[in-house]
Amino acid sequence: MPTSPLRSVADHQRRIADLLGSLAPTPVPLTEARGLVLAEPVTAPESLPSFDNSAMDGYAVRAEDIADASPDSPVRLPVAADIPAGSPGGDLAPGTAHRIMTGAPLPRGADAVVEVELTDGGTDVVAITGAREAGSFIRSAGVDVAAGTTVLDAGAVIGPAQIGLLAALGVREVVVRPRPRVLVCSTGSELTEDPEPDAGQIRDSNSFMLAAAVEDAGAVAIRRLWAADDVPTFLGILDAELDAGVDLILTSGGVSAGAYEVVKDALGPRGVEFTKVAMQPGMPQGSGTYGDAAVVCLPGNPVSSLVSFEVFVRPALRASYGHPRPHRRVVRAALTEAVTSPAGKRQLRRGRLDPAAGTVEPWGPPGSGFLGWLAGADCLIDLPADVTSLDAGATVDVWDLTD
Ligand SMILES: Nc1nc2c(c(=O)[nH]1)N[C@H]1C(S)=C(S)[C@@H](COP(=O)(O)OP(=O)(O)OC[C@H]3O[C@@H](n4cnc5c(N)ncnc54)[C@H](O)[C@@H]3O)O[C@H]1N2
Ligand code: MOO
Repeated sequence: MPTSPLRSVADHQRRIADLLGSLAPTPVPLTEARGLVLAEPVTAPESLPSFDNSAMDGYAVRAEDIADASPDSPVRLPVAADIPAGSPGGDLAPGTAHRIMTGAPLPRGADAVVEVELTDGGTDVVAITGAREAGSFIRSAGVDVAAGTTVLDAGAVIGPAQIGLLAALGVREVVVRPRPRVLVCSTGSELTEDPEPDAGQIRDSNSFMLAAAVEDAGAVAIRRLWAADDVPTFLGILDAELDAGVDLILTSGGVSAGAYEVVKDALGPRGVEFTKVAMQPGMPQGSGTYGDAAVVCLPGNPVSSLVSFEVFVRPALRASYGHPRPHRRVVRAALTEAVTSPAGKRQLRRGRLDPAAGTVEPWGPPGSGFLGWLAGADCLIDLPADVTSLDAGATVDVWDLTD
């Protein structure tokens, strides 16, 4: 069979990123925004705190009323009111104190809070044994966030702290690029979901693995197994999911040279192209569109499938919803042992990174069937296409899969 030149990894990365593109911004409830990226800045609709309040459990007073207080000569003030957190506050008359709890509104007329430790804790009359300056233990309205200021810029990743801030400000909806919806479909007539496979069958691992990877990339996964060769029924599944709204159809299996390949048979005649990329593992790849959805067809070997996902799909998914860091963090580390790599192919080899030592240990053989080794790895060692061997101690690029 004639062979055509292999496509570079960078070219195929660009193609997949272009196919997925950028999703249109849409409002989503705050409770569904974790990990997404703001498409518009958020302006504070009000100040934080929204009212002057106490930073301590103690007594609200006028600082001048307790200016002469000392342990030997405490100042005694009548306790005119009790202000638990959540109560509306009130007015403090000169020469009196209000017992106040942390977070409760400062009464008008008070300008300091004395912590309870500096008093006898009295409930009718309180003896205060030290002076406090005006402003002591008061959290003034707007000291944290002033109404009208930009609290989060467009492009900010929404994490727990951002969600906390938005909730405090009463913002219940944010405008983001939505999570891409991904149909993850394992194909292969040898595959089963039955925990007890028949002779010659194996359990499908890729749909579970890729669905997890999709979710981990911040997208939504719809997981399917298609174990038959029947093209019309396979297309029927895709059509139904397209109707339900899918941004990416992600298949695994059936992209190489086999005789019965439902993916190729169904999608090849419909414009999806099947190419070879200069990469190991993950050489055979498919890509294109079907209906309104992007299509990425990954090889079936589990290691090839997940490594291909890391290289092509994960960055494109993250870029599609505007993530500022679509790619994994890359660090430099020294190989603990010598490696070899096929000429003309970029090799992404599983490894174990020791950040403290600045070393990386190749983890398992380079072949694409070693799922056991894959599960023990925490990084990918990125060997350029022109490298065929490296000695122990050589420094390499390493993709940190934990970040
Ligand atoms: N004559 C050629 N044969 C192969 C070539 C080639 O260029 N010429 N490429 C090899 C490479 S490289 C790869 S990678 C694989 C890719 O094959 P397919 O994408 O067609 O995958 P399958 O044949 O369907 O499966 C390969 C292997 O992986 C197992 N598998 C598949 N799906 C799953 C799943 N969901 N869960 C668990 N395991 C799965 C399958 O049983 C096979 O063992 O092709 C080479 N061959
Ligand atoms: O390219 Mo295949 O993914 O090496 O086994």
